[in-house]
Amino acid sequence: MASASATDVPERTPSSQTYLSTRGGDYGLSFETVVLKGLAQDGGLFLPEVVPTAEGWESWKDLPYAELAHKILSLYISSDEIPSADLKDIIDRSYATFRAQEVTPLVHLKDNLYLLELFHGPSYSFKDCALQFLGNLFEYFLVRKNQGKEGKDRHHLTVVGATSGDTGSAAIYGLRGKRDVSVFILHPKGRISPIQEKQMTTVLDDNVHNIAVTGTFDDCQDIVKAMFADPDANAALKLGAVNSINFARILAQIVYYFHSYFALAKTSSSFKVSDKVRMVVPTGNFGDILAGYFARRMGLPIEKLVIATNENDILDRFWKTGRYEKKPVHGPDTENGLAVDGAKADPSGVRETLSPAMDILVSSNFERLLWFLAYEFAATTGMDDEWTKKQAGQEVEVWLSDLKKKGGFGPVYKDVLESARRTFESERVTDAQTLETIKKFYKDIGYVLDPHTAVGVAAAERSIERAGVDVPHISLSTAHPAKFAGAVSEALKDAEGFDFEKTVLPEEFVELAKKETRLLEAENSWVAVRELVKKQIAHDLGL
Ligand SMILES: Cc1ncc(COP(=O)(O)O)c(C=O)c1O
Ligand SMILES: N[C@@H](CCOP(=O)(O)O)C(=O)O
Repeated sequence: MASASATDVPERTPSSQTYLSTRGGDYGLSFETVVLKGLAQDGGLFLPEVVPTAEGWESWKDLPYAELAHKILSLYISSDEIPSADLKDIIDRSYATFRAQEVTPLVHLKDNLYLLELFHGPSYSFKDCALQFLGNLFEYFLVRKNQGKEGKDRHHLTVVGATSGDTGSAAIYGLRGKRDVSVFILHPKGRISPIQEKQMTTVLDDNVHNIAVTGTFDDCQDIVKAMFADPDANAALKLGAVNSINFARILAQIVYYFHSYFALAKTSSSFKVSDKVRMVVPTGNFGDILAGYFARRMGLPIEKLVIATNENDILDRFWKTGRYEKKPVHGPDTENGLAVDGAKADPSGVRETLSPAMDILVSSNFERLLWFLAYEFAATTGMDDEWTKKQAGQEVEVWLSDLKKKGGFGPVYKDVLESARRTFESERVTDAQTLETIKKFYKDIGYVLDPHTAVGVAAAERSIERAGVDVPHISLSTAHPAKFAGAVSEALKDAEGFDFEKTVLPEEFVELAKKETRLLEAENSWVAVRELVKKQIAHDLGL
């Protein structure tokens, strides 16, 4: 296939190790280019040209987490780019910081319902599973690029990321103190939990900067995307992405789908490798569940991926109607900025819920799924692969441009929606149902769920009702409950013997309260943020 931009990988590289843009403007890119650029020049997201099949995956059953990660990641990263021993070293260092020996332990909740605990990394959310790796990957590429270079000749990466609370601290913990990289994390002012804010703002390393933006998470994400789309900002700052727009994030998250599947086979005598499972994922930006979609395409027997949204339910509405619209025509709409049922809502349509990290209106990774859906639809014409990929890029471009100009698109073709429904189901969980679920699991088994995890578990219980108790369900636990004291305390205030500080709070979080903080502020404007970042970089680099 012809390359529309730099083809910087050897001819013989398999196409699962070369990358394209979802909007059709880039082909044949190397993994390094994709990781360092983050977002394609045409505004699209990067995808491997082919999703590799995990040949012989059944034999990986007993591998420890890091070895399993090496097997999976090697399918997407050419050893010409990162020699196998170097990749192994990066992976080993990335998971050595986790508190749990299994890295992501699987816990039995009840009957055929299991919980995959993804919060045993340094910042206590699932983001560590990818961001420890991405931090080490950036460092590896920068050391190699900068060998023998001094001063202004060194490649200095300016990472700009948006967070609704968890990506920020995980990125900061993955990048703090690293040479040749500065990190700027934008969060919506006043809309993240106090612990999340402390986790980020108490990191005082010179290369770390937090910016509170007057707006929502979507505003922060739009600012980041606008900066990436700006040739001047890109040239002047050499921007890098830590959000799940960066494909390395998705890649690292594929591993725990395989790992939990094998853990289930080891735990449950009635479950054998090759049996089907359902995976339930609390969803906001669609990155985590997209990694599950990759695992499924690689051959892992996932019968269905269940999307669990909170009241910010754009995805749930898409699965129900085939329309992807920022503002619903019916349903949880707003009156004078307040939701009709009393919940706080922004005029933009974003609701403030008890699972704030999922208060996201536009899920950036949904674009990657749209590309696959468009590709499969175009493939039914029987045309060759080059034409099919081009067609998919054009379709995605039209959908995304309608989203930008009109606030939505759809309904999509019937076949496209049916294809989405064959792999995914979706559930919307209200705040009241989230609280009920936290209460119930504490009462029944003494387990404290964080509110995001509770959204997933509530959806899993509904899925079990549909699929039957014989189908095992793995529900992803995306954060430690201590990060969301407000919701957990509200749910368990009347629970006998419950004491947040004694039952839930890690010692580390108690220490956070005493630490000094540093925080910048910016209005909701990408130009204002760009100027702030430029000024700070000039200061940091002594320019
Ligand atoms: C705790 C928690 N759960 C779930 C999600 C949703 O994950 P994703 O954005 O990958 O869909 C997030 C944010 O991304 C989160 O921080
Ligand atoms: N919930 C996230 C939002 C950003 O998502 P990302 O996965 O694209 O980084 C957060 O906690 O920041």
